[in-house]
Amino acid sequence: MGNITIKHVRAFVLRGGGADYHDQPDGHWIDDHISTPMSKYPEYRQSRRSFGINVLGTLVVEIEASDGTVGFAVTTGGEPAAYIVEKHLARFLEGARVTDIEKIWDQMYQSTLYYGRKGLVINTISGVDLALWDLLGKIRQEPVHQLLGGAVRDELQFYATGARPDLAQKMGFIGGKMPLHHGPAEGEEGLRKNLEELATMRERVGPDFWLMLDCWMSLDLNYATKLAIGAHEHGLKWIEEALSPDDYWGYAALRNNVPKGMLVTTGEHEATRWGFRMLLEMGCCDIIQPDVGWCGGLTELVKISALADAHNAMVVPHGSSVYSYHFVATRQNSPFAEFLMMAPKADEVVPMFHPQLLGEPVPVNGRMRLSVLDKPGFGVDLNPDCQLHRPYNR
Ligand SMILES: C[C@H](O)[C@H](O)CC(=O)C(=O)O
Ligand SMILES: [Mg+2]
Repeated sequence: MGNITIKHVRAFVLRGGGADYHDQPDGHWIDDHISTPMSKYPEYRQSRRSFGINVLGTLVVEIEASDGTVGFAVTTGGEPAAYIVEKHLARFLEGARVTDIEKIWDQMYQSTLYYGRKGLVINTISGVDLALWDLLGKIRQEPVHQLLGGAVRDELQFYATGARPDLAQKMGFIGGKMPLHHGPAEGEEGLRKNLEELATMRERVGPDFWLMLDCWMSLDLNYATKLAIGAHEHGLKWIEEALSPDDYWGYAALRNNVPKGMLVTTGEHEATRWGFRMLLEMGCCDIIQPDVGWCGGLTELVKISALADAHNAMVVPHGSSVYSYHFVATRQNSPFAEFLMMAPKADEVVPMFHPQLLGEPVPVNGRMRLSVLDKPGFGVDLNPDCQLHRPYNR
């Protein structure tokens, strides 16, 4: 094992759903008048694709070892990420040992500091890091959750994100997180509509089912506070990503403002141990929600999670499909996981990164047995029916 080295790194671009789960055709709930930071411009209010949410597409990183084993991972980042992998990051991998994951992460991060730190560059580093874990698992013939130190539970339980928590309840999920549809630019009428939607859903699901609101960075502190106070009587469990990810001070204030018992969550657009340190030390939230494909990958998430544990915060990764499942299985402070409902009407369970992965597991009755994850690496293959494009073949 110590002698197996990395022979070749390749980066591809893929379109149509998958890791870039916002890249969906017309009529999908995920692009139906959802409140965003761009909603103040009426022309960009109805559709997130109109302002370019799906402009990047999926990045596929493939890493081939000297023994012929291939590991891979998908994340968002598309062509610019493929450029960074091929032209910049590949040099830190090719020739290195397949076990050099920690050193490679540090070299990727330090060498891109002058143009990186967050966003696209860290998405790209995450994709490379996840492909390295997949490769190591495949070489050792072990699932990634075992490489991480082993599972702490035999079964994962899920809440569902989508437009229909009432249907998610029937499918066995423990809760439902709805997108917020109206932002501050739609005034008091929009706020009333948001609360009416929540009240209607509460009526449908009864008093005990978890209901949450995902605000996708779109509110200001005053609006978020009014929404939280109004939502309390409808039993809102948490208010998610209410403010800009840069507004640590706003989150700290919001956490003070929300009614007792309501949780504040955020972090899907935060990255690295340093970004999460800000959220945790400033008391911004109760649950952090790193996306495994965006926060720095698994190597970084292990550190973020330890930091969260010491702050008594839960870590419930955003989306992330198999990359989340293998991680959540191994952490005491990750008691449940998110499942993004990617069926256009949120009325059935389909694999989160459909159609890009073969063998991608899904929850059954809102649960997933650990045994489903007992395959080498992350336990999935690339779907050969998906058209890979390699824009920067060195
Ligand atoms: C539904 C949200 O607007 C977004 O598309 C997904 C998300 O933020 C989440 O799953 O959390
Ligand atoms: Mg969210």
